[in-house]
Amino acid sequence: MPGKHLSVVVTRRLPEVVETRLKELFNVTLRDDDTPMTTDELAAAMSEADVLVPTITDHIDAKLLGRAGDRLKLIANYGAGVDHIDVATARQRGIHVSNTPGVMTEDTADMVIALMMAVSRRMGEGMALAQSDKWQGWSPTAMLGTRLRGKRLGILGMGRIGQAVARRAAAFGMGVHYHNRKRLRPEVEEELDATYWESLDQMVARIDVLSINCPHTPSTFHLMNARRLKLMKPDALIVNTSRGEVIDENALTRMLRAGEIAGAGLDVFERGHDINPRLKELQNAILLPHMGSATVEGRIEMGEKVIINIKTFADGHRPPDLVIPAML
Ligand SMILES: O=CC(=O)O
Repeated sequence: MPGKHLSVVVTRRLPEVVETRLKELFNVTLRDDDTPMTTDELAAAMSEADVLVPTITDHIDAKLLGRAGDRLKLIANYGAGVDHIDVATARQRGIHVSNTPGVMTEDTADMVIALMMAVSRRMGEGMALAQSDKWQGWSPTAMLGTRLRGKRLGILGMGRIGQAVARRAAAFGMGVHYHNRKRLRPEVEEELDATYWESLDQMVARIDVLSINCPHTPSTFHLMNARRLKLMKPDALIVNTSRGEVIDENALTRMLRAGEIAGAGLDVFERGHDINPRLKELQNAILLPHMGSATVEGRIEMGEKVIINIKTFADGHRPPDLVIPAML
């Protein structure tokens, strides 16, 4: 499959340099506007293309994969998370799936820290006050937040992003704790000075800030359910830059309202951009529109990864970022 003859359909607008490079290399169909494709548009794309480049806004389930043509051989996702793609069914149908890990690690870790600081130092409330006419000037007792130094950070999911968060947290003088399916190698654990908790229940009960950094899979869905959220200290904070589905959003909203959890910094939500309206009303929740990896540099590097995956595949080799269903 030499590149130029490879028909590639991209479902969303990508940075201009990425689109230009795709055009140079492949017979590519780009999207005119930046709206997500409808199910029928996606199905049409999947029946015509050799390679589909989707993003998180495309839900590629078994039904849709059933409408794919015999030509479709690779779904080169623009993004790291692949929970919007039924990877196992794709595999059964002989369609490979690749993603773009690694290039968004540092940016997402930065966002974890930004949210942690924003919540602990009440930046949302502070900005609203400064922009209002109500601010009467400095006061020794107003807008008091919580110090991060000396606090315990619990990282749920110690992959690349979790480890990048751990490195940053150490610079803030926080103690790093983590829970992961697999314990880190001793030398990595030592380098990060991180304490492993086999029991997530025990970890969440002891930490001051929880950062969710695991992917969304059937086994992480609602990992932070009402029962587990209740184990957290009432003055604890929770930050989620991974996927909304890992937390029971309604339970979290109730607990934030009741002051049973002190604050939350959320970049992702359980139902995409359909955020629980009660969550939007809360002063102790900083909400962002899924922008953890949204840097100019990161988005270009994601495009480069997509191109490398397609090129390698077109040359008859295994794409470097092939997603194996068993990994999920
Ligand atoms: O959240 C963003 C991604 O998974 O790429």
